[in-house]
Amino acid sequence: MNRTFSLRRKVKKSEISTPSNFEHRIHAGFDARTGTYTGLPKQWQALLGPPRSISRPKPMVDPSCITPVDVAELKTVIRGPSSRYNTPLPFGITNSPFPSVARSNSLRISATASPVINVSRQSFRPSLPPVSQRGYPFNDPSYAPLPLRNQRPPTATTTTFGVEQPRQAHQITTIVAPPSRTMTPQMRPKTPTTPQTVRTQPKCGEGVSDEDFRNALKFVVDSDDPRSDLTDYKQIGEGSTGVVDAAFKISTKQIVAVKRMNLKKQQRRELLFNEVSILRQYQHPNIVRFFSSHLVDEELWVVMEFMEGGSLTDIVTSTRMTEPQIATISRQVLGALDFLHARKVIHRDIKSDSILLKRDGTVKLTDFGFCGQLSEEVPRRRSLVGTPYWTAAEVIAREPYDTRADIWSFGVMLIEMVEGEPPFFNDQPFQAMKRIRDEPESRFSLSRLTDLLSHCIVKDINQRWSSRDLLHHPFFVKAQHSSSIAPLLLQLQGNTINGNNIQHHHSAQITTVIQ
Ligand SMILES: Nc1ncnc2c1ncn2[C@@H]1O[C@H](COP(=O)(O)OP(=O)(O)OP(=O)(O)O)[C@@H](O)[C@H]1O
Repeated sequence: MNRTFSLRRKVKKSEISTPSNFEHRIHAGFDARTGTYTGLPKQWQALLGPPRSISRPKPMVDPSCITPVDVAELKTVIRGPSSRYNTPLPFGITNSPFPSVARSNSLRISATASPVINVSRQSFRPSLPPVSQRGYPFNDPSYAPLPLRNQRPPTATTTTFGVEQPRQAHQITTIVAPPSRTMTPQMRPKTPTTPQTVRTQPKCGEGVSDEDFRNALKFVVDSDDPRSDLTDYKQIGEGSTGVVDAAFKISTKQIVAVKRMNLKKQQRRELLFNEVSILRQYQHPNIVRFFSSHLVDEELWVVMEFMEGGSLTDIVTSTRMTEPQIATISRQVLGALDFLHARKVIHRDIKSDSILLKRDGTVKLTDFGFCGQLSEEVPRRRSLVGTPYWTAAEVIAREPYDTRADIWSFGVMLIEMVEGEPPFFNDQPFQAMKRIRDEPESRFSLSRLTDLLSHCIVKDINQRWSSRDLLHHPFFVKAQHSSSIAPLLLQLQGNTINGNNIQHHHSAQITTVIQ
């Protein structure tokens, strides 16, 4: 004891002086516009994670689905025949009872649209942007091809995403028909475009020229320049296809949302037709209202209703929702899905980000860029389209799918409303997709909403309920009037204004705009 004591006494205390000559090298701040901290050391930034707009998963489109394109004369563009399930589209019109997007993803203005005439059989492949420009997940080096079930990873014919299938297995048809008698005045191009402008044939192998593509789009957009009627732009969001601004529309004295999509920066630019056609054709109280669309320089502009309440993602990531709130919101989403599904449209990107709210609590579905149209001849689709964590197992497994794929994604969105994020969100997208495909659906079960979920997230699609059936599920007895959501939105905006939640810059910006 004495010895220990004497040893301790011998240790000399090192002296620490007070800091001197120190430099202040870091100036951290908060950028209210982007909702991010600035100037943080890398390590601190890593702890906070990337800004939400960057970190939110983006939808994907399998580029192997891009198929040879035929350009027809007289303003008709036809892309590829069809898959094993999609019998080759004759160069003519189908008997679909609904005005619709074409059998792949793009607009077919009307079932009785003018027939396709004088089709050029010259085929060529549209040029893909370099991998680095295709955006998430294509620029993610960890995003290796997902081997098909029971299939060894392919060696030779792989694409950046997935396995290159025999060309005929991924055919896509896009028809941009000239105006027909069935078109509404709004749908009709306001400036007549001469057939010659579209007749310009791109050289074989070069893909559809930018000019041809632009001319094709001209037929479905309004011809006037919206800029003379819009002012006070403020960017409120950014997605995989472009940016969204809030702007003041002078003629109607209202705030509108303007989605601006650069024609040259799209994963699959033919999907832009969806952005215009679906919103315009399918009006429903739970679908965001479309006002007009325009070609402005190299951009497609879609002017639509401004949803000042922000997205459902803002809610699920910042608060624990009650069951009545979940029921109130999801019943409205199901209303929109029921409407679309009755018209054989698959949304293919159902997730909290695609659900926007009005300040009064009304819930509306948006983001129609990835829709697929079914018809009697094409009752199911096969293209791999969706956002990884929300994508239905059969879509990932490359099996034929139909509107019930949206119901799976709807189930995942229910999980978001309970847990704040979809299952497997900590995994890389590729890994998550593998798990969705290969693991039993019981992995998705939750203590809350178990029964409702069991009818949505079920791999046997015959067991999966339709949106109409789901609307009759006893869970929806808890649903209230949409106005019951309004206080929740106010509370969230309050949080944002007080700076309590750095993620909800979107709502903060909206507040700025609407004042
Ligand atoms: N009508 C609107 N009113 C208010 N905000 C909107 C509106 N439309 C879109 N936004 C916001 O703009 C952002 C990007 O929009 P959107 O998701 O439509 O782009 P996108 O490119 O289609 O996205 P994604 O990557 O999901 O495909 C989102 O944060 C969304 O909440």
